[in-house]
Amino acid sequence: MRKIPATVITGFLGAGKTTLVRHLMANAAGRRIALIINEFGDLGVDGDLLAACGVAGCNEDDIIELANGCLCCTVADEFLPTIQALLDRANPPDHIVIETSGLALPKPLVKAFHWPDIRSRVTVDGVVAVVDSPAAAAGRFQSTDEERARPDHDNPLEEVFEDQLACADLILLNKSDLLDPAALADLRTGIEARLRPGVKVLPTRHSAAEPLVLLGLDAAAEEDLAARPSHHDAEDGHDHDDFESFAVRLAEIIDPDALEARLVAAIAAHDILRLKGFVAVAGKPARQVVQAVGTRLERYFDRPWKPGEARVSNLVVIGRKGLDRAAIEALVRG
Ligand SMILES: Nc1nc2c(ncn2[C@@H]2O[C@H](COP(=O)(O)OP(=O)(O)OP(=O)(O)O)[C@@H](O)[C@H]2O)c(=O)[nH]1
Repeated sequence: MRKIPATVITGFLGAGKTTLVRHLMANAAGRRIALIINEFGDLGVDGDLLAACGVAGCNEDDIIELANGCLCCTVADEFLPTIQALLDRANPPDHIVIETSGLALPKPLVKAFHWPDIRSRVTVDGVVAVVDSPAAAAGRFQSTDEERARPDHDNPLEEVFEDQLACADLILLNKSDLLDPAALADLRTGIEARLRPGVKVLPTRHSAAEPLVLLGLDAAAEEDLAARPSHHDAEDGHDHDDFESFAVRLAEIIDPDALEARLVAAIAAHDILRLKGFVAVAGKPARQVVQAVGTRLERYFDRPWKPGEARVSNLVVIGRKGLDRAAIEALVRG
């Protein structure tokens, strides 16, 4: 029996994973793709965005959200039953795409494909790591020499980023539009030097890589775990005590430009890694999506509010542990 291929998409918060999934669905060329999505923070923004994206392949039945925590830590309880149910469907998908949360380590998930109940039916076709090129080039995932010299040195951003690269079969240097060619070439050289032989690196804009390249890597990654070292190899899982998230709920917003200015100020003042969600703008029939990665913020209207849907604004804030929630909320509320 042919094993169903599964692609694991990894990459730090805001790198462009959901953008990649949307691109894959829009260019599926008749291939039936089922999506499993897991995100940090309890609002489920990504699944909602994909369900509303209007792409024919993005069928709500084929989008499964695992909202509880982090996929890499809940494989046995959440992931395995989900994938089994997909495989047991009368009409199973041609391909499974798994978007992990930006803080997830890919290796424990890949390991799960070894479980006796599923290993004969599904294989990891490839692990694709999406890199936020401008953030990586700016050293966002690197400790300084001074930090490294400290005995208690521990940089969770660096560890997550390194684990994601070490597990990948293909790297997308995304957001290449935000870097000049020389900086992009430098980043590429630096990253290539850290990869296993044979791992390809592809610069992308808006994660627009050719689906024929992305799907069909034929890596059988679950058979090749030893070649994919992790900072957490000695542990059973890892906890996400290093990061935290909370949601800010607001009433309708009368002045979205002023809200944007407050959000950018809050992000800059509190080192917020990621902020995203939906805003109800007074007088507008559609909901507005807000996406911020660092202080770079994007807004657009995605779909009309549904009849009976509460017109409220909900924003998820994600950062390193120790965020000053009260101060951030005060800044956002203005
Ligand atoms: N300029 C630019 N922006 C991009 C590119 N790719 C994605 N973005 C933007 O980056 C933001 C985050 O993109 P997502 O696809 O949601 O990132 P993600 O990795 O799914 O984020 P999390 O699920 O929160 O980890 C959005 O505002 C995107 O429009 C790119 O190539 N260039």
